[in-house]
Amino acid sequence: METQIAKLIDGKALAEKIQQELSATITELQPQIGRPPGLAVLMVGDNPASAAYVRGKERACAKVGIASFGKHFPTETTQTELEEVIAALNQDERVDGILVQLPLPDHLDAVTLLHQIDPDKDVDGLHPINLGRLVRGEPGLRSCTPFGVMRLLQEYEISLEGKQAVVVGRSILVGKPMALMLLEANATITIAHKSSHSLENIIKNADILITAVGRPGLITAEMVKPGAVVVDVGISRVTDANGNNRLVGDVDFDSVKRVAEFLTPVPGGVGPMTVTMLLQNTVTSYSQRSKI
Ligand SMILES: NC(=O)c1ccc[n+]([C@@H]2O[C@H](COP(=O)([O-])OP(=O)(O)OC[C@H]3O[C@@H](n4cnc5c(N)ncnc54)[C@H](OP(=O)(O)O)[C@@H]3O)[C@@H](O)[C@H]2O)c1
Ligand SMILES: Nc1nc(=O)c2c([nH]1)NC[C@@H]1CN(c3ccc(C(=O)N[C@@H](CCC(=O)O)C(=O)O)cc3)CN21
Repeated sequence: METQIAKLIDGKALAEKIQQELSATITELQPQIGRPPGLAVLMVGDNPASAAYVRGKERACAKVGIASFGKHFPTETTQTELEEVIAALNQDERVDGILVQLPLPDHLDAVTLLHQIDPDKDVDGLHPINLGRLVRGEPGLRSCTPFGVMRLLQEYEISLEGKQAVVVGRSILVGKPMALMLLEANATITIAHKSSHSLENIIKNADILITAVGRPGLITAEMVKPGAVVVDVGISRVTDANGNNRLVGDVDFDSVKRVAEFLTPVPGGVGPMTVTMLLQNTVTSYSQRSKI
């Protein structure tokens, strides 16, 4: 095995730096606008992972000075009830951002709900208008996780121009917008998914590898091109040999760190940037809405 050890991409540190900047921006804008920015995170049911993420988002809001208008609904909440809540939040001048935490219970139709959100308040970047703007390369609110990955790559001065980038996963939340953002930055993109034959052959030429699957150990050192940049978006909770619960990504960290040039850890990599880009989008929406 080679002895090279990848440079770690520290998402936690960059997230803290950006949060401080956002906090300063809010302090500056608030006297002119007359109110703080507001974010409403809607969560339905009692999925413990979702509850933990929502708490993390609300904690981060409080830290930078964003008011939370979050609501937690019981599992049996109906589609109509949620549509009414979204309609009210769309009208509420104090609310700059609305996010529906996914996944939703099976009886609810997430796509229809996301379509109800005012695109100017769609801080998750999942409304068809914002996804369409991304496809066209127009300015708009961008999906938080891929936006956070792009910000990390920029911070570490990782050039994308003409590079081979492989994205594993094609969800509307991560994989597809990720690939479009890399394309916008002039990378040559390949998107792999469950039906892709021989993942190892697809990945082996990747200068930039982004995985967003949710399968621990999917990416091993043998699959990775030496010197590649590896960004691990996957998050799974596993119980280790000592019976402890911990979070792991899709990448076999201990082997891949000997092959890659740059690598994101889990936790402390992409996760904190997702939350920070949500705050960033909320502040962007706040300053844009107040100019109208
Ligand atoms: N760090 C963060 O901030 C953050 C944010 C969001 C999500 N996540 C994590 O990222 C992971 C993905 O999230 P998601 O919402 O995109 O999940 P998702 O909707 O379940 O999508 C998973 C994707 O992985 C593909 N896939 C599954 N098995 C595969 C395999 N063996 N080989 C290649 N592709 C495979 C699926 O392909 P098909 O389309 O063919 O089914 C699908 O496109 C999860 O672990 C999630 O917890 C992290
Ligand atoms: N509408 C919506 N938007 C999202 O961005 C979103 C969802 N739903 N549903 C769940 C996924 C998963 N997301 C996230 C967001 C933050 C972290 C995060 O902060 N991870 C930390 C560790 C947190 C912990 O210790 O529990 C990390 O360091 O990776 C992870 C996943 C965001 N996601």
